Amino acid sequence: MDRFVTASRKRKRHVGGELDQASHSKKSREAPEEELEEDYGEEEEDMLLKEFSQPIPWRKIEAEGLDCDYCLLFKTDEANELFNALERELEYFTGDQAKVQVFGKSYSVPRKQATYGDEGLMYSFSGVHLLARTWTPTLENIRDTVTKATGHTFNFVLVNRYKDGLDHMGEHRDDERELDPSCPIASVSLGAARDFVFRHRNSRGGAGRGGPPPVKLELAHGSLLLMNAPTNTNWYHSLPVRKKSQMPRINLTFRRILKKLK
Ligand SMILES: O=C(O)CCC(=O)C(=O)O
Ligand SMILES: [Fe+2]
Repeated sequence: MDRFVTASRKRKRHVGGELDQASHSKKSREAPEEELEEDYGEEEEDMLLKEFSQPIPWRKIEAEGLDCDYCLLFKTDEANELFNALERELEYFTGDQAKVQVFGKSYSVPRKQATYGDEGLMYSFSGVHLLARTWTPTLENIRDTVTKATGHTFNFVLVNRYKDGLDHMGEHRDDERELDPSCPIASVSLGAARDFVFRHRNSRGGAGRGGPPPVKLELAHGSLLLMNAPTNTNWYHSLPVRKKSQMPRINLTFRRILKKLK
């Protein structure tokens, strides 16, 4: 379990209820008052009531071996500001670091990428090893908002910038060994809304092999998608080309990387 200062720990308990409530929609969205009276001092209670007066409406997305939670984390104005701030702050990889290796051949990535996080953290996939740059103020702000909404802490973010609907991401799973399996991947989307497609590992290949049907969703401006275990074991995901989409999009996948592999 994550370590929190007091207020965050209390909030985590409540938000856990919210997430849970998304899948059992008959439960009340409000925190039961007796619980607040029992557990919190007056000042904290006021703070919590204020904070939770507009609980985030989470949507549960479930299929066989797929478990995700989706919500609109930022209002449009806030999301616009965050997008513009990231456009000013972020530096993307160029040259060899903007390429991946597949079966010994080098390919340019059809989007721009950057990695930020705690000092010294490195993330490796498709033959590239990306060292995290120091968090920027806007990334820290978004990371902390995601932590407050989910109760999970993150030490790394992979940024993908899609200049338009031609930029895309191929089907993959985020199942690298260095990812902490107890921590979901938290995906924040800003800018153009884009389709996001999950495909079960038994439904890939020409004939589809009769696994469960794909799960498609649109990731909206200001949205948060939590990919919980075991989603990334059973399902691949992709961001397909959408030729009609002309606006840019930035996606941030917050992750927890294990510092030492066992
Ligand atoms: O841009 C997206 O929504 C997909 C990002 C993703 O799958 C990843 O960073 O691993
Ligand atoms: Fe991914």
